[in-house]
Amino acid sequence: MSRRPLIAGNWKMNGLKADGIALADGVAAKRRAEPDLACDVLVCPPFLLVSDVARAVAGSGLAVGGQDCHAKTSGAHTGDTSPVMLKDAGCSHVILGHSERRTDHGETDAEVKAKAAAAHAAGLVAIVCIGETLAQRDGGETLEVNRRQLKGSLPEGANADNTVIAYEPVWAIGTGRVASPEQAQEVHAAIRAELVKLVGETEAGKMRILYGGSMKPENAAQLIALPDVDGGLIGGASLKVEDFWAIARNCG
Ligand SMILES: O=C(CO)COP(=O)(O)O
Repeated sequence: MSRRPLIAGNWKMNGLKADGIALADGVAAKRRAEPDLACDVLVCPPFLLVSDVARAVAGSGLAVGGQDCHAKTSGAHTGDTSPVMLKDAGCSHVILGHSERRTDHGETDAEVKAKAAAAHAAGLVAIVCIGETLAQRDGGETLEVNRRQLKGSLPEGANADNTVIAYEPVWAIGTGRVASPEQAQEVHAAIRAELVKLVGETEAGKMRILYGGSMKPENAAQLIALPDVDGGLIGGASLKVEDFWAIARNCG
């Protein structure tokens, strides 16, 4: 089964307007210069920059995503952003259930599932994030934790067109400590096996599973080449045009 890799930049809460537009312009210029690139490329700016970034990359082939959304379309939810609003602002994707949201905002699997269903209803691709902590890995619970989060976070109707999974071991995020190829492949294969149960063999075979956690130009090729790794969700290295693009070029 050949799956087209996806390279997604999660800018997190970084950059002011001028920085975001410069970064978007830089990545869009790279994308325009390489129309035959072997992967899809997505940038996920902070909410306030989504519209500006969507304008900056229009027509370049780059996709734009949000970093979270509410499970409702509209209403009395102060400070929240609905999936319909993201779509309206130019997003095609939304990251959901990132470990930083699970930690900072106490998001549960059930909430992630509701958000993913809402994202699907709005026509967005949900990038559903899962991953174990260091304590869970040390406790030998890695596969069990990832299976449980996956099962709890995937809504009815999830398929390979509307859903991407991101495996992000919490201990590898922003730490410079990357999963070894063996560790990554073991978990990705377990996730795919669980997906067979949840969405059926055909969709599981087509669904992209990204690796995230200290992915850099130096380690990306090795990770992306693994049989069940279908690209990356990149934090720190997505904030530099050259680094992000070096990772995207590793997909060939
Ligand atoms: O959390 C991540 C992407 O969502 C990974 O972040 P880093 O690439 O900075 O480790």
